[in-house]
Amino acid sequence: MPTSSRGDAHPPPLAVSAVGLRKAYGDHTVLDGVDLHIPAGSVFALLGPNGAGKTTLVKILSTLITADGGQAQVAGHDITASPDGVRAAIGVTGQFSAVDGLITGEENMLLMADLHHLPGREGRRIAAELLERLDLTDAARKPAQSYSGGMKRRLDIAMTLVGAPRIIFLDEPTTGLDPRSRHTLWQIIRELVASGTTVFLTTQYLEEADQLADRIAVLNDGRIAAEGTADELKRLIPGGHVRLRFLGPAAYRSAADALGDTVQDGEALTLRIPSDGSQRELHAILDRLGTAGIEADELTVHTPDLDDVFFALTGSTAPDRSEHSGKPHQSSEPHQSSEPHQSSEPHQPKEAAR
Ligand SMILES: Nc1ncnc2c1ncn2[C@@H]1O[C@H](COP(=O)(O)OP(=O)(O)OP(=O)(O)O)[C@@H](O)[C@H]1O
Repeated sequence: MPTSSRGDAHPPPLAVSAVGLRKAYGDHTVLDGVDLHIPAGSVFALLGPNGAGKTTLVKILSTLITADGGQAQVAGHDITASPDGVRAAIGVTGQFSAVDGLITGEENMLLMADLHHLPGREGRRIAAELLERLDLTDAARKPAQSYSGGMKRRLDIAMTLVGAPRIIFLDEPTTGLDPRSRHTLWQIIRELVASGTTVFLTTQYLEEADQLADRIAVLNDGRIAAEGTADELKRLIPGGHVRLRFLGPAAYRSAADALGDTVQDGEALTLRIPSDGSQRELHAILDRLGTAGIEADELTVHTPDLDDVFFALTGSTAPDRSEHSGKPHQSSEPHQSSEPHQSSEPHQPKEAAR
């Protein structure tokens, strides 16, 4: 479900546009020609395996580091020619929080107001408003080090909002948070976008991108492997699969022989058969099992989702979502053969997420 809803005849201006961004560390090319076009007032989610270069891209766009090549404009300012213009228009919360744990949440906010040269009274008003908006009023006078992970993340965002940024970069904002805190942050992000802010989000959680983002890009091998709405990306992946689980190894092996082209997991005694999940295909599978005199203990139909897109585009292997729903991607099964990525080089399975 995208966060912003727009039916305007005129496309909104671009909050971020980038062409051919490149960055290497020594002989390690991290970004190899990245193009981006992010409309103002939308949520853009950048997905990619560990080490794909998501944080590097955020750092370049927020002018914390420079690109080796390419061009980008953020809030209408060129990142090379006008980094101060970019910085004045954006807020960034990274994986490493700006929160000072030794002082209170309120003091952190007032410090931020000082940094933005807000007059004392104005600074106190804005700090109080944002603490209220992010549900931190009760904890405002407590040292930030006593906050939970979710509260610290909310304080970090509140501090970022002191400067009223038009564009906010959230680098893995919900990593390590429990589901309740994650949902609270999603709600905050939706409210931000409803008030006109553009959100550029990196995430390890595909469900997060699915829930929040108007557009999603998958970064892999230094390039944007695919970009579009969640539905557009899901349409890139052909079909889904049927998963069959068997009670014993004998039935499992006979079924593997009878069905032919399957992805096998001998430990879990499961077989995955590429399928569109239609009644006709289910009948065909069951007929073949029936003919061989085998009964499956469990049959589940799986239609493509954002996880499949991610695994297909990044060459990672797919997890068994019956047990890992909504978790960061982790490998557990061999991957199906259909891969729409354009690179001619074989993709190695990437390291599992944290
Ligand atoms: N300052 C640096 N010096 C050398 N290599 C770096 C530096 N910063 C990042 N890298 C390398 O660049 C690559 C991309 O790192 P980056 O942090 O941008 O990836 P990421 O997609 O954000 O990963 P994660 O999901 O794990 O946060 C990694 O291989 C990383 O080791």
